[in-house]
Amino acid sequence: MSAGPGAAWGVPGLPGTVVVKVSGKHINPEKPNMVKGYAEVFRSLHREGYRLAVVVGGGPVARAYIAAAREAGVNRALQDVLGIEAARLNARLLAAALHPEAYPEPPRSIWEALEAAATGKIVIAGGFQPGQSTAGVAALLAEALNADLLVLATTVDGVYTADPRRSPEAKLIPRLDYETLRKVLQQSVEPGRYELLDPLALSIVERSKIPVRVVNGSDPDNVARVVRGSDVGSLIATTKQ
Ligand SMILES: Nc1ncnc2c1ncn2[C@@H]1O[C@H](COP(=O)(O)OP(=O)(O)O)[C@@H](O)[C@H]1O
Ligand SMILES: O=c1ccn([C@@H]2O[C@H](COP(=O)(O)OP(=O)(O)O)[C@@H](O)[C@H]2O)c(=O)[nH]1
Repeated sequence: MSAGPGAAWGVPGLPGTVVVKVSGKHINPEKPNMVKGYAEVFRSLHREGYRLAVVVGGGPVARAYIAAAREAGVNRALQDVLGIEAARLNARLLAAALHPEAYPEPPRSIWEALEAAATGKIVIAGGFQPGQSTAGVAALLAEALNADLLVLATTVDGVYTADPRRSPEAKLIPRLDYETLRKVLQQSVEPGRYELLDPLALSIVERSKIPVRVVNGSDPDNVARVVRGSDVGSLIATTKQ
């Protein structure tokens, strides 16, 4: 059995419990090959003994519904609800590709997620409630499951000194603490525009000192690499570790 994520920081034993949030830009109906690639990664990690919970974002479909709702004068809470359902549908797509190893029903709450995790199957969630993003769902799941690692498979190579899409001079930060993370994120709470970690996700990972890896999710193997202990992307952890 592999050493697991803890080995990367001197925590013996494992494989452990890992929560992975995959951007909805990578798992959605327009990208069947990515759905297949992620299903293969999660299937092999599960067979290696890792306890896995996956959260899938809403991606382009969520943003299409949110934009339409905004144009139609719908309030932000209900815009978020549409994004939640889009994320849940993406989660169902991945669960179908992982059948029968995945729990068939995406949980709507932490309690439902714990019940699903108790079956030993891979739990796959979408959104939970308005005012947060799927990164918030992933952080809450990581805390509730005492996860050893939270992986954010996103659209950039890691955490930068500023938004790399807006600041070409932004530099990748391979290792940072929670305080630095708070400084370099915008912390938007606009439906469809929560970025990387929303305020809820940030506060949860900080209060429970959950190690977070931010990797580029355009290659599903990056997730397998960091779960097995490789140093890819950015690591967010307390400096004391
Ligand atoms: N300091 C930062 N480091 C990296 N990305 C950042 C930072 N600040 C803002 N971002 C933005 O956050 C985006 C990732 O968040 P988001 O679009 O919500 O991704 P996801 O689809 O994984 O949820 C990046 O594409 C980047 O433009
Ligand atoms: O628990 C949740 C999860 C998602 N969302 C909404 O659904 C959208 C899509 O989720 P997210 O932005 O996390 O997806 P991704 O950025 O991965 O496409 C978010 O922007 C929110 O508007 C929400 O309100 N609550």
